[in-house]
Amino acid sequence: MAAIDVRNLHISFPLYHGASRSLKHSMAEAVSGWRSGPSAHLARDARARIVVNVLRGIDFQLRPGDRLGLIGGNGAGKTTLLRAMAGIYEPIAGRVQIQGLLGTLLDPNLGMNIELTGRENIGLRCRFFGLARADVQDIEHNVEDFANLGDFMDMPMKTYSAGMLVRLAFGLATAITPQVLLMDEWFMAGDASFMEKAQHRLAALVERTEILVVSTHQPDIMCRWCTRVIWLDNGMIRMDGTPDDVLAAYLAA
Ligand SMILES: Nc1ncnc2c1ncn2[C@@H]1O[C@H](COP(=O)(O)OP(=O)(O)OP(=O)(O)O)[C@@H](O)[C@H]1O
Repeated sequence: MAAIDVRNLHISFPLYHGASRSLKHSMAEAVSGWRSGPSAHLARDARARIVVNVLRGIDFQLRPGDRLGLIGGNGAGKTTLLRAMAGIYEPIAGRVQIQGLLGTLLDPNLGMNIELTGRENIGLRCRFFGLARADVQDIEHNVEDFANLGDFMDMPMKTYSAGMLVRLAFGLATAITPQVLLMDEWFMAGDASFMEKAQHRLAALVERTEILVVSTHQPDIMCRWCTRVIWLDNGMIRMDGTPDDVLAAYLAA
């Protein structure tokens, strides 16, 4: 049975920069009077580096049937939370536990080897999911039909345009049904002809998956798909409730 357990999650990034010396000095000035530690947005870590505390004490649990929407202004921490749940970022405190086969629609390059062809990447992903040979062939045909890349299916992915990359990544991610699906909203913002083709496929995938977590700025998607919404504000949960309640408060703020 799929489950997600996020407990007291803290994610920080050390600030590195091309001009890190001067940046460091100016940031050091900025934070010198601030509280240090995970409750401050800018702080110093144990090695005296300046860090941005992007997520601070996030807590929630999800069970099969839950469809969670993440909403919040730019820089609130939605993408960081999705990436931490996908295991891309390591928490500095707290934990993320996911039970069940995990699928992501976060970044078209994620899990792809651009030196390999589209077809080879499909094979790799299927092996990662432990699929039988017969299923791999079905998935290969399914993705080939959807992505419509012609001869490019057998060309290294580094030769693909951005649009071609998205078509292959989207086709592949929606061809295999995970138990837990993490999705960032830019996957729903392709050009009109792509979206028309993609929407039905995406809706069917969302229907099949046991738990969905989606980040979006679009209230209509929240209302259509989600059973619960978390409003993130400056790396913390400002409100957690039904889509109607949270959206009303968010839009009124
Ligand atoms: N690798 C990084 N290093 C330093 N800061 C980062 C890094 N990644 C994200 N941040 C910062 O973390 C904060 C949250 O970013 P995040 O992308 O998670 O926000 P978001 O809610 O998804 O925003 P948006 O709606 O604009 O996509 C921002 O202030 C961002 O600048």
